[in-house]
Amino acid sequence: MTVKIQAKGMSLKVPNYVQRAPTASGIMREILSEAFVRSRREYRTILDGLDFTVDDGDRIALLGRNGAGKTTLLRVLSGAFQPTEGMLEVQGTRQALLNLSLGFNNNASVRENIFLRGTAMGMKLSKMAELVDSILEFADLAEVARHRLLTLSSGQRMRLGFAISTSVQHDIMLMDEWFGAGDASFIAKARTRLSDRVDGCRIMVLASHNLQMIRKTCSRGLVLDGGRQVFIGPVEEAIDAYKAIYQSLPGYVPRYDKKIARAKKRAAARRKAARPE
Ligand SMILES: Nc1ncnc2c1ncn2[C@@H]1O[C@H](COP(=O)(O)OP(=O)(O)OP(=O)(O)O)[C@@H](O)[C@H]1O
Repeated sequence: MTVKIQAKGMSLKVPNYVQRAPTASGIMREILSEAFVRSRREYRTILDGLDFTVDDGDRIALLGRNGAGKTTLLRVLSGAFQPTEGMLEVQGTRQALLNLSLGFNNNASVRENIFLRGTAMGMKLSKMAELVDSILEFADLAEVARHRLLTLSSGQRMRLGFAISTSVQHDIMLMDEWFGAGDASFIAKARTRLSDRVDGCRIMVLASHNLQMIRKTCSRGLVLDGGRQVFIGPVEEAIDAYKAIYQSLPGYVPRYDKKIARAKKRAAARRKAARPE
């Protein structure tokens, strides 16, 4: 079966509620403005006319400044949000490592949550029944399988979410930064599992600011700015296009200049310290 992602003129607009500025001044008005002034609804375009194809075998990095739209695009690719305009076609099974607690219920047991989360991910109950023990073992939570989820620490929940999300191999992996949370013993096995899943998937989409990681793992890059597609192509060229965005911003100081400024400051401090009283 072919594995592919194709977007044509794809946009996402979302309703956004913005508080109006209070008409009268005064601290109580400012604090309680929501009670006096109704919010105004406006629509925001978060993704704007994206056109791209991701083919079988591609490892694609999403690059862009904060707020460029990378996480939103991953959510759209995962099926959590539907594009409001244009077309998106995703062929292949997909796994998003975005929100590891998605579909959890605090009042259900750890074991029940494995079924809840698995179903939310579109997996069959019979498949989950086969996997439940290995998931508990991987998350190191077998002993608390019948305890309610709310008794777990945030690290234990994260381990559970990761163990469920990565329990089966999918065709398409969607990731927001390379996973690196958890305690030392968990990180080591989580990294091994993640590398296996990434090696075994046919398309990976990774949103990251870590250029070293991107160079190591990705073959192509898609650069976004203000929700618009700025570049798509080989990863090195994508990194250049991303750097060009922030280098063109007012107030940008090249790293080299920063080094010189720091060296000058240190020299001035040394001169001051050496000066006789
Ligand atoms: N549900 C929402 N309603 C309104 N605006 C939203 C919503 N979700 C995201 N945004 C806005 O959309 C823009 C893109 O957000 P997104 O999280 O996709 O950016 P990003 O590129 O992943 O940023 P970062 O690098 O900081 O993680 C931001 O300006 C954000 O405020």
